[in-house]
Amino acid sequence: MQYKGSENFRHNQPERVGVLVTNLGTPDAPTPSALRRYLAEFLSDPRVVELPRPLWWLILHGIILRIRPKRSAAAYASVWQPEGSPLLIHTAQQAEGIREVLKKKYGPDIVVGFAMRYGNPSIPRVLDEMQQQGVRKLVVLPLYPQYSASTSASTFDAIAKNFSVRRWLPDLRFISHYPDYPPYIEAMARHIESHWSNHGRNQKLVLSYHGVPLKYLTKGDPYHCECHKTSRLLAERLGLTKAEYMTTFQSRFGKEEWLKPYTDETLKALPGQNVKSIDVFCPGFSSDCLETIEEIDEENRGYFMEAGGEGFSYITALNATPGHIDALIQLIEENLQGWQFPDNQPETLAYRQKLADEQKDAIYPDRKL
Ligand SMILES: C=CC1=C(C)c2cc3[nH]c(cc4nc(cc5[nH]c(cc1n2)c(C)c5CCC(=O)O)C(CCC(=O)O)=C4C)c(C)c3C=C
Ligand SMILES: [Fe+2]
Ligand SMILES: [Fe+2]
Repeated sequence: MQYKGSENFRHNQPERVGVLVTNLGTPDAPTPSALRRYLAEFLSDPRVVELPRPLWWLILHGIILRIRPKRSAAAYASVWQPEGSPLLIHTAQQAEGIREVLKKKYGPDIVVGFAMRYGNPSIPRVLDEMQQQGVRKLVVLPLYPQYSASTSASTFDAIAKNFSVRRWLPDLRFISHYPDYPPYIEAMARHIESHWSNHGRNQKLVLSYHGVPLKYLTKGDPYHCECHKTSRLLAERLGLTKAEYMTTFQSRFGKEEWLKPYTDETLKALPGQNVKSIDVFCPGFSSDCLETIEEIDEENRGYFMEAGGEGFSYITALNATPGHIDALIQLIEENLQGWQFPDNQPETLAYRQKLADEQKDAIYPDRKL
C-alpha cells in the first residue's frame, strides 16, 4: 500500500489552520448527462440508500438512472442561474463570507475552502489542495444543522476515505450537527421576523425539512428528533403557540414510508382545515436549492393555492446573509478553541529550515527535508 505524502516538503513551509465548509452537491449542468453522473454518485452512497447493494444496483442502473436524469434535469433547468446551480452559488458565497471575516482576524495562517459531498468541487480535491497549502489543523463544517447518517455521516465517510490513503493526517474537528446552537436559532428568528416586517405575517408558519425513510428513525438516526428540537426552539424564540407553527417533511424518494407529516399532503389539506394563508421556511436547508426553490416555492405553493389557499409566502433560506455568516463564524471559532496558531514568521521558518539542514546529513543523508 502506498500512502500519499506531502510532495517536496520543506521545513520552511508555513503551517496553516484550515476550515472546510461542505454541502451536499449539485450537478455540473442542468442536462440529463450531468444529472446521470451526479445521481449515480449520490444514489450509490450506501449512507443514502440502505438497501442490499446487488438489489439496489439493479434498481438504480436498470430503472432510476434511465428515467430520473431527464426529469430532474428539467427541474434543475427551471432554477439554474447564469452563474450555475443555486446550491453551488450560495455555498461559494457562504465560504467567501466566512473567509473574509476569518482572514481579517487570523491573517494568512487560516485557509477557508468549500467542497461538495457529490460532484464538484469534490471533497478529495479540496482536501488535497489544503494539504498542499500546509493545513495541519482542520475544522470541517458540513452545512447540515440536523444530524443524519445520510448527510453528516456520509460527509465524514468522504473525509475518512481521503485520510485513509494519506501519510500525514491533520488534527481534525468535525462539526456533526448544530440543531440547537443559539446563534443559529437567533439568525433564523431574526431572518423570519425581518420577512414578516417586510411582507406581513400569515396565519401559520410551516417549518419544512428534507425527509428520510422512516426506518432510519426506527434504527436510531437522531434526525427526526433534531428537526423537532430546532422547530421548538425557533418557535419559542419567535413566541409562537403550538397552533401557530408545524413541522413537516418534504422531498420523498421512492415508494417506502418516509418521515411524516409529508409537506405536500399537509399543504393540500390545510385550506380545508381553515388555514388559508401560510409562511413556509426550511430550517434544515442552509442554502436555497432545487428542493426549496422548485419543490417548495413552485410545486407546493401550487398544491396549497389549488386546494383553496389564499396566501403563500416562502421565506428564503439563510444563504449568505450576514446573520448566518455571523452564526457560522461563532460555531467555527468555538471549534478552533485551544488550537495554537502556528508561528509562520519568516525568521521562524528560516530557523526551522536551518535546523533541518544541519541535521539532515547527520541523520538521513538521502532524505529530502
Ligand atoms: C434517495 C434518498 C435521499 C435521501 C435519504 C436524502 C436525504 C437528504 N437530502 C438532503 C438535502 C438535499 N437533497 C437534495 C436533492 C436530492 N435528494 C435526493 C434524495 C435523497 N436525499 C435526490 C435524488 C436529490 C436530487 C434531486 C432530484 O433528483 O430530485 C438537495 C438539493 C441539491 C441541489 O442540487 O439543489 C439537498 C440540499 C438532506 C438534508 C437529507 C437528509 C436529511
Ligand atoms: Fe436529498
Ligand atoms: Fe425534490
